Amino acid sequence: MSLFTPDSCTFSPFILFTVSMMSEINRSVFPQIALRSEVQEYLHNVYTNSELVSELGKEEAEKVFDSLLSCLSHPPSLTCLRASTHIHTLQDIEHRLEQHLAQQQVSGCYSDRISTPILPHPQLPDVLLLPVIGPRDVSILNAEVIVGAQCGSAVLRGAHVFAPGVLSAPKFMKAGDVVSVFSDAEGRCTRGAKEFQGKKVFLGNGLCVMNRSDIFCAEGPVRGVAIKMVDALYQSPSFDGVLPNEVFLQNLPSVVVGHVLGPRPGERILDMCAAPGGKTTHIAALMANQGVVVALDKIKSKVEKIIENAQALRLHCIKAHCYNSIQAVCSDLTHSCSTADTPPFPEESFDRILLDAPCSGLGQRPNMALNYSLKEVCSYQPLQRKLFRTAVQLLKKGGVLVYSTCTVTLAENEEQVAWALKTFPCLTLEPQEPHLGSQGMPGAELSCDQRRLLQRFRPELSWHGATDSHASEDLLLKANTDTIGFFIAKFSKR
Ligand SMILES: C[S@@+](CC[C@H](N)C(=O)[O-])C[C@H]1O[C@@H](n2cnc3c(N)ncnc32)[C@H](O)[C@@H]1O
Repeated sequence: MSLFTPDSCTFSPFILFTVSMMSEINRSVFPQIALRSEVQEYLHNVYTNSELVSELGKEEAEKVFDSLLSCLSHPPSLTCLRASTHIHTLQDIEHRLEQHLAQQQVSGCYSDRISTPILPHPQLPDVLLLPVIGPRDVSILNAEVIVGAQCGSAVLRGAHVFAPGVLSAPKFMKAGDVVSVFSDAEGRCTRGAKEFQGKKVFLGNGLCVMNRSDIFCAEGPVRGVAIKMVDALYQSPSFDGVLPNEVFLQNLPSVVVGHVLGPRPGERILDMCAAPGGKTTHIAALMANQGVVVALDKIKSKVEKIIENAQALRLHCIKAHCYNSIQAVCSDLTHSCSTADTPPFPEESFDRILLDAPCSGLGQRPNMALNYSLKEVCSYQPLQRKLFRTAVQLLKKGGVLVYSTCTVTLAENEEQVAWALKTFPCLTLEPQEPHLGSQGMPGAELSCDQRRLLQRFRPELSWHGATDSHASEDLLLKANTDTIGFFIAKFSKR
């Protein structure tokens, strides 16, 4: 159907969608995620491990693995926004967001008349969900722009194309042109190319706001939007700079982490791997800004992002530092270590600790290609264990430790839990509230009871191909399942 026609950019305040959807339903729009063969084989072994196969059967286990590879390249069908309910009511934020999106519709010149409904999450009091509309039937144009995989993933979640993400653009491309945007599926396109013959995936059509010469200028990388998406294959509002004091774009399982940690006003909390501060700011909001949240990250530029986010959300109880969390325990007993909010800290000095660990990130969606070697994927387990040891030392007796990752391996998830329970007899696995995901996966010799206490978000279990219904009721049923892959474990310390 529709090429972009500027005349058709009228806002229509419907709740029902008037966009035409692709006629075929339940199909994979994109190829499965491209992984190095060694990584794919490793993951295959995880998903067909003997414990799991004896529960599911070989055929079913293979099907689930196939679904995993397919769903990872597709975007979740809902965008999740965490609302600043420490400042405003959810209804107020919902109302302002509605107005903002209406305004975006008027100025955004979308070719179809769509009004995005805003759906409060049925179980989480600070979450608003917005459907990602797609796959839509969009015609491919002659002029092609190729973007990098990371930029492509952002486009599939509603972003416009920023100049640093552009790899290839036609020789005479100028502002005002309408172009088809593709993602470089295998990381083969060179920056500055005028055309590209490699494997690419269509993302939709966009209106250039920069000339080719602006994007690839000699003075170095340019910033800002280069192409405004006007007819995206998966359409979702752009949240760049939208109500920065009131909403925070965050994957649903990440919001669940904050609630599972259960912070209370007045407590002293440590977020060990905090940047860019999504969970830190949630924790501070749940504490009503009372108490202290110490946020550490080892990368300075990322710590600045935590501070920026804390300021935008008016959360003054966050103290952010650039620090290697592995060394955050004050080991020198002769040297008085500060009990204040700067690292290193005395042992047993925090009520609750979040270890949202650096991980292989294999649960992120959409992700068309991941070029990690097996060595890189396997490098995270030892690092996470070092961080975990520090966490146990810094946690008060009676305190709570939450461990989370956005990956799907056993090594970084259930195996870490099994290791932690053996290594630290003072730890007990605790039930999680809310528990919206599945239980832990078999394969790490945890008992059924232990696995039930874990929370794994497993989009592959309910993946039936691209979304076939955009009715609000159907979408809400998917809210807790059509997410990124994610893992949460909660411990208490005796
Ligand atoms: C999964 S991300 C954290 C996301 C964050 N919790 C949020 O919700 O916004 C992991 C972070 O750990 C940081 N990191 C890795 N190793 C670290 C270390 N030894 N000490 C502190 N931070 C570390 C990385 O820089 C990265 O920002």
